[in-house]
Amino acid sequence: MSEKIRVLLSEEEVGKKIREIGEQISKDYEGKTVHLICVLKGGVFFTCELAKRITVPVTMDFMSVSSYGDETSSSGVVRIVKDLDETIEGKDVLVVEDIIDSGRTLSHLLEILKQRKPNSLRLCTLLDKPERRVKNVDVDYVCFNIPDEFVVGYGLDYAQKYRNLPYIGVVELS
Ligand SMILES: O=P(O)(O)OC[C@H]1O[C@H](OP(=O)(O)OP(=O)(O)O)[C@H](O)[C@@H]1O
Ligand code: HPA
Ligand SMILES: [Mg+2]
Repeated sequence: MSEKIRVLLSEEEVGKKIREIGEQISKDYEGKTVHLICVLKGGVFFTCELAKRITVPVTMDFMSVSSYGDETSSSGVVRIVKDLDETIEGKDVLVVEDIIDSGRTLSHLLEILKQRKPNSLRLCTLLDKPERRVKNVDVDYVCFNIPDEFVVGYGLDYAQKYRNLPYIGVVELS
């Protein structure tokens, strides 16, 4: 089986929207330092591009999580594969993700982070697939709502490939 990639959001569209969201975040966090938490691996490209568009002081940390349990009865529990290096207590935390799909990863991750007493905790995602939601997640900043299609690029993978595409594409199997 081979796969083709159809462009859903071009590099220009994605870049423009990230600049806009970066401006909005800079306004909302005026006078503060925003502590970005990148959710590895998917969030890495978006986090880097977004960080460059934020004009208030930025600090960054990285976390890696993995879902476990079998596909049909996923409990939504996520295991921390790599934890943050620094405490988030008292910080203005902005979690940065590539996509919210079922919502399982982020609903669980946000619960974990809340317990660590940040001053504020918000979520920014490049893509949101609201049709697929199983767990409710409050998302503060969304670049694009997309239909229920499997997407790659800008950090998103298909079998670990295509993360490096500079645009968002839909995988078409043939
Ligand atoms: O809303 P959900 O249904 O939980 O899906 C979204 C999560 O799934 C993907 O990560 P994945 O666990 O595949 O790991 P990766 O980021 O390393 O690719 C994506 O990057 C999100 O983190
Ligand atoms: O559409 C997607 N593409 C890649 N990874 C994902 N993880 C959840 N949804 C997706
Ligand atoms: Mg991920």
